[in-house]
Amino acid sequence: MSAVIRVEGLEKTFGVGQNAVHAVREASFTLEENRIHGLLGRNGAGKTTLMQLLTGQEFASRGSIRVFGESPVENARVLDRVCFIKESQRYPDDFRVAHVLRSAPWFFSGWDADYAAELVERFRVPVRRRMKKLSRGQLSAVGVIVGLASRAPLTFFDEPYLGLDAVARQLFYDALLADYAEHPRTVVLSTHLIDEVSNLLEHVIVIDEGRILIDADAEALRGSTIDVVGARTAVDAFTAGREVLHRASLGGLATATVAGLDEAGRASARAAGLELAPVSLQQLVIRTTTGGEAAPANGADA
Ligand SMILES: Nc1ncnc2c1ncn2[C@@H]1O[C@H](COP(=O)(O)OP(=O)(O)OP(=O)(O)O)[C@@H](O)[C@H]1O
Repeated sequence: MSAVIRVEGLEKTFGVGQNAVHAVREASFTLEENRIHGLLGRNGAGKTTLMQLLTGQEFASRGSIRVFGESPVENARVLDRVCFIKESQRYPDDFRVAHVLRSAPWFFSGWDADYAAELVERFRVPVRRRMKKLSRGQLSAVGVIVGLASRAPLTFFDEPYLGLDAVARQLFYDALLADYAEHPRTVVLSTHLIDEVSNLLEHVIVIDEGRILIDADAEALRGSTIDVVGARTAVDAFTAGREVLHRASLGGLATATVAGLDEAGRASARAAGLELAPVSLQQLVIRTTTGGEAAPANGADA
């Protein structure tokens, strides 16, 4: 596998002095080709800024970004292979859905008009309607259709489904998986609906206050992060020297979320009378971004 995105020491600061906002701090990571990557984090964590940097829409304050081996800034060789679907997409005032679909091949050489027409039917998007008259969910559906039918080698979806109902969201997940299987490409999906997309994701980046907290294979994360529950003294003894993402205690009972627990580790926890419970990706993100007693490091990769 080769890397589509390489980021080294990336920083993005808006404003100066006391008003400075450090939207991205010391970010370094690589995203491999032909995988579905989840970019997860709380409001204001830096997800949109990171995507804007990766698509050349913002300049980095420091650090380097390589997309397909080159800087994305004003670089047609890179940007011709990139599709960025964002909530704030603006269209010319008189544009109808049909205009969006008709102009898409100008931007995306891999555009599949038949597939787009099929998705329009599935999402029940009114093609003759002006973009500015669309409902919130219909507007999101147009974005999702463009993102899927563009078949861009690198596709960013920045919270693509604001306003989409549960049926339409499921349609999106199903279409993404099916089309990705037939036309492998690199997808970066930012979302708050972590439980819903958890099974789609192959790699996970969690960002909080501009810092990358987790950069790990989704399967490894799912399998190796475990809640260890039991008497506080036993939990403390078991977790000593281990990477603990979060701790909670009530009276004599404690729960610790432990990363990188292999089979031997699990066996020794059970032998110490502790109970083990799997941690969902959503719980893991909540626990790493609300601060435990121990600072999280590079997730299950650590
Ligand atoms: N142009 C800007 N000028 C000043 N601050 C900005 C600008 N753009 C973003 N920020 C700030 O940078 C931080 C990261 O914002 P960003 O939009 O990247 O977050 P996000 O993770 O996408 O959030 P959300 O999930 O709420 O969309 C926030 O504190 C935001 O207020």
